[in-house]
Amino acid sequence: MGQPAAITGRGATPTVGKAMLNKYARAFFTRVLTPFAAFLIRRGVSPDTVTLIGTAGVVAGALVFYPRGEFFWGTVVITLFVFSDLVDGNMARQLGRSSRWGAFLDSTLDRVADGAIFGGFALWYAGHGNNDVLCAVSIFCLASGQVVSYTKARGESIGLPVAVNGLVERAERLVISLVAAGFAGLHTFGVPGIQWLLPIALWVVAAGSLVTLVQRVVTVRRESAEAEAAARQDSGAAQ
Ligand SMILES: CCCCCCCC/C=C\CCCCCCCC(=O)OC[C@H](COP(=O)(O)O[C@@H]1[C@H](O)[C@H](OP(=O)(O)O)[C@@H](O)[C@H](O)[C@H]1O)OC(=O)CCCCCCC/C=C\CCCCCCCC
Ligand SMILES: Nc1ccn([C@@H]2O[C@H](COP(=O)(O)O)[C@@H](O)[C@H]2O)c(=O)n1
Ligand SMILES: [Mg+2]
Ligand SMILES: [Mg+2]
Repeated sequence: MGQPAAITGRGATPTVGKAMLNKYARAFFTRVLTPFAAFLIRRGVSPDTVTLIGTAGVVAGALVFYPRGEFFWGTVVITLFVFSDLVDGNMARQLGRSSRWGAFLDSTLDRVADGAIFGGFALWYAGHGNNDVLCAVSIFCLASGQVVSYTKARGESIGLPVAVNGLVERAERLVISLVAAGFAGLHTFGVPGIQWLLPIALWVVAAGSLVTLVQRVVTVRRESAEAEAAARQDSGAAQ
């Protein structure tokens, strides 16, 4: 559907500005997941259903397993469902039914899923994980990820291109955290030393999200100044 980039959340950013995973991995997973998306379409499943079930699965995996320190099984469940975020859009595009509502639902439920994942880590460290610093780092990852996404949504809603994605987009935040959590979970099966992967990943995501936030705020400030200057020039020329 031909909706404005500010509404779809894509297209506003030139390819050169895309983060690594969105640039390279998306094409690969699109090829891999297209037959599955087509299968779901043939079975009469709608993109919205996939968005909703995928989010429910991620939330359940994160909030059932992570607060108990069961990082391996939590990550397995989340991984099974998180790819629904690539399948739903794929289905909508195959159906020629990409919609403003779908874009809104997809992005809004992404925030719910991310909240559950980093909230699950925070609950573990606040409880039996017994580490106040890592609890705080998990909460920082949760909050900064949400704010990073908000900068783009709000910038685009006020008509700016926000032509930067930054160092650590959502895909990077998820892959770093989930791969580390999955491997860290092997500690409970007797693999020594590996549990440190999760704290390292959380610090990396926290630092990367902060850098990304600064990159996006600086971009919005520059684009906003350029837009105001252009508007002043236009109104000066009209007088
Ligand atoms: C022995 C241990 C075993 C452990 C078990 C298994 C471990 C597996 C671990 C991890 C798998 C992680 C997979 C994560 C996949 C993430 C997929 C995903 O959700 O991508 C979504 C992303 C973004 O889509 P949108 O453009 O629709 O979303 C917009 C975007 O998010 C904006 O972001 P922001 O502004 O916040 O930065 C939002 O603003 C906007 O609202 C939102 O709509 O899609 C992509 O970016 C496409 C690329 C996907 C790349 C997936 C790569 C997966 C890579 C590796 C997985 C395999 C790892 C294998 C580990 C092996 C361990 C044994
Ligand atoms: N239920 C849905 C979900 C998504 N869309 C459309 O897909 C875009 C997102 O694509 P992804 O590959 O990142 O999932 C989104 O902006 C919508 O245009 C939809 O229509 N319905
Ligand atoms: Mg999606
Ligand atoms: Mg999404």
